[in-house]
Amino acid sequence: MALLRRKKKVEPVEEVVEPTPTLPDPPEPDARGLRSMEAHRDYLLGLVEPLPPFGMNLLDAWDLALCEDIASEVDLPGFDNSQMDGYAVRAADVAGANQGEPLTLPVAGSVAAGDESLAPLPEGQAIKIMTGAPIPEGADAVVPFEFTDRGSEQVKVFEPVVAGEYVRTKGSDITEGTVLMHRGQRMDARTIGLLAGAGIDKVLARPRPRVVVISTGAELVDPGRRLERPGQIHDANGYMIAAAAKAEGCQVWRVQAASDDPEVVREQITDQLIRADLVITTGGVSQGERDVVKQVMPELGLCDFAEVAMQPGKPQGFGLIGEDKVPMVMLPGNPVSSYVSFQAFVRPLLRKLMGIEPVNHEPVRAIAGSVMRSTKGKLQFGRAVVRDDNGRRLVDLVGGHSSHLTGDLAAANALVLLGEDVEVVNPGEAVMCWMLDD
Ligand SMILES: Nc1nc2c(c(=O)[nH]1)N[C@H]1C(S)=C(S)[C@@H](COP(=O)(O)OP(=O)(O)OC[C@H]3O[C@@H](n4cnc5c(N)ncnc54)[C@H](O)[C@@H]3O)O[C@H]1N2
Ligand code: MOO
Repeated sequence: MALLRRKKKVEPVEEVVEPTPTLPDPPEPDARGLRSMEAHRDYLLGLVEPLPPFGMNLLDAWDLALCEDIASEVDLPGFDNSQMDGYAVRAADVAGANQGEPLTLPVAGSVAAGDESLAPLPEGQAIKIMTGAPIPEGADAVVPFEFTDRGSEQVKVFEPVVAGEYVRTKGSDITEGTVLMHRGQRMDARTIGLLAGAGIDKVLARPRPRVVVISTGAELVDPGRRLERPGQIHDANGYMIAAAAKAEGCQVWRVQAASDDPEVVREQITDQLIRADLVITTGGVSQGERDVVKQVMPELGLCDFAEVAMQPGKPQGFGLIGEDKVPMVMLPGNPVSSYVSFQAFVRPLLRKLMGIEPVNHEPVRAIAGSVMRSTKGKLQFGRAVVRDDNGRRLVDLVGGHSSHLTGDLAAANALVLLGEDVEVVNPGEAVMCWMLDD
């Protein structure tokens, strides 16, 4: 039984090594180790997908991007109706009327908006009619009350009308089959009114992103609370970034992680993932020994930390966090830096999530009203005021470039983009600006 004694052949088990998940390769930094603003923005945009659309109530879709073409299934108006309060007539019956020799017609009845159409208009008679009421069969014009004696049994008509006058015909506003809204279009009050008028109560739209804003830093105290020890400050960023996200149409929660303890921050961030389409943190992404966000996040997900050739906003972080790979943008803590970074990176991401084009700010051209200075080698975002000067767009910087100057930021309505090569801009020269329209 040699066969039985034969040694069982052990098949070598090939060990399957799961590749460690990583983010796609980030853009190459320049010789200084810095990334351009555009390269960083485009890299982040490549890491998020638009939120899936769902059918929602018309009013809830206000300001959201539509994900379908919507054609009208009805004519608007749906029936010929009166444009005026007056009398429905056959134009031919009142053709000879004038102030000196009014024509008298018997009044066969009365019809108001919401009434079903009356019996047909008898020859040589009039029917009292209110604005919006259906034009009775046989009538082809309306004589407004002002051209009559407003009689009830019979009416004196002082002015002629031509056929079709003061009649709003079926389909004169919208005809059945007309595309009322196109895919990608954003719902506003006027388009919501149009769809409602056409009887549509639900649309397919991308939802408002659910955004959690977490400000980090042991020094932070909520506004309205007393600063209890030296070194504490009120949390400006949490409110500012939450408001900026609201202005973009997001549903926003604000959370404060006022601790430098990695355990605490880790837990506070993890707790938020469940309800977020995007998490935004501020603070803790620079070189400091207590820059806890930078320390903790790589344990929770796939992260990218970079230095961007811009000022303010140099240190930047991004992650796909937790099992669900929730996108997280980690903004620098200096208030102006966090706001400028929001405009440069978060706003485009939110617009991509919402399916709104264009995702990036569209720079507008303005003329420098006064001298502007910048540091060579970095894209400088100067806080500025753009104003109209006899049809010319003039722009002046507000204050300095330091990223703690919240007073100047609040006074600004634009950011001036001073490119990496720019050291000075003289009055009268053109610059490009991002308008801050929230
Ligand atoms: N050695 C270096 N230090 C710093 C560098 C660097 O390259 N090397 N970069 C500087 C730049 S640029 C920036 S921007 C900041 C960013 O630092 P962090 O993201 O780590 O932010 P924090 O250190 O937490 O805070 C910076 C600053 O902002 C204040 N802050 C933070 N959060 C809030 C808030 N919610 N409301 C109001 N103010 C806030 C905080 O108290 C600090 O003063 O790093 C530079 N350092
Ligand atoms: O980048 Mo920091 O934002 O220069 O202050």
